[in-house]
Amino acid sequence: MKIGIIGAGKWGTALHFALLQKNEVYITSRHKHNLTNFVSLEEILTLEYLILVLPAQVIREWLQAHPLSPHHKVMLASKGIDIKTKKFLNQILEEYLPLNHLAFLSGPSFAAEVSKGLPTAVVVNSTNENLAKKYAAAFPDFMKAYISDDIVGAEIAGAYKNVIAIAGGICDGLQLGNNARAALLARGLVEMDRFAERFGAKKETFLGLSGAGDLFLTASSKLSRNYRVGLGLAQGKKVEEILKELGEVAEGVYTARAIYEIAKEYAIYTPIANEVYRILQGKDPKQSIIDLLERNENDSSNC
Ligand SMILES: NC(=O)C1=CN([C@@H]2O[C@H](COP(=O)(O)OP(=O)(O)OC[C@H]3O[C@@H](n4cnc5c(N)ncnc54)[C@H](OP(=O)(O)O)[C@@H]3O)[C@@H](O)[C@H]2O)C=CC1
Ligand SMILES: O=C(CO)COP(=O)(O)O
Repeated sequence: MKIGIIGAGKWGTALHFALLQKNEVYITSRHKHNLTNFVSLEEILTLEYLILVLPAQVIREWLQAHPLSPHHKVMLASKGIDIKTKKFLNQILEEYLPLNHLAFLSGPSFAAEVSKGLPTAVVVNSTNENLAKKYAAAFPDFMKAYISDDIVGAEIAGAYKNVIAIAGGICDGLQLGNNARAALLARGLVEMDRFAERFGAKKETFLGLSGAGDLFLTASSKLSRNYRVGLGLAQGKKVEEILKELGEVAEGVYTARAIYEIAKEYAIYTPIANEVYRILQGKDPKQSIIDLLERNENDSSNC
């Protein structure tokens, strides 16, 4: 299969390495990168099967500036929510391409480990089963690719887990212990699922790779940029300083705000995401822990 990757950041480069095992893969980016088959955007756009791997906040403007043609099929590999429009990334892509030309990648997949050929399992989500199978078949043997049609579930899970990962980093940075982290992740998963249910997601997506799988990975490892943002916040650093030190995208910083605003609009109970948002706005993390430990009548469900 011939594939064109747009975005040579950490994840785009890792996917390029992985997919090259079985396919003819081309890659492009804003800046020139020293990679096999690095070509111009014009050349990439002559291909039918594309993978878009840009930070979530630039997807909308990129699509506006670079119109795709009706023959393109796109698999989105980014994880986030557009904060300006408060739209999930699938909703944004659906404005530019027919739904049956779209697929969405989810699941536990640190770029650093994929780049070393270490095993993992991912999910290709699409309402077009043939398209999902086509992209899934392109993955190398060390990446087991499942397929699903729960696009909205995968998109929300991939975005939300980054916010809980920031909370995980705060929890460990404050040395609150293993019990606290397990409680946080379990309640985080219930919260993600409750939020997503409102938008028609399937529960099983949250029990599988896209939900629990990616959440447990990201919210407990220093390989995660979002977790490292949490560690920095626990040390009392300002978010601007942490992001500057990081030098890569930490989607949870923007997604926390999007979830806070969407949850308010739809009256969804999202206590952990709300506290992450408030900490990013300058609230003392220790006060957030005290507030989260207070009993609330909404907490009695799915405990
Ligand atoms: N890293 C990982 O382990 C994983 C990441 N993801 C998701 O993939 C997405 C990308 O992450 P990742 O690759 O790690 O991020 P990086 O920060 O490593 O790279 C993002 C790349 O996007 C390009 N870019 C940035 N701004 C613009 C813009 N305005 N227009 C065009 N291109 C731009 C840059 O390319 P250039 O250098 O050429 O300018 C940059 O290198 C995120 O949503 C992330 O959550 C998903 C799974 C795993
Ligand atoms: O989504 C990821 C792994 O599946 C990467 O997480 P971070 O962006 O927090 O590094």
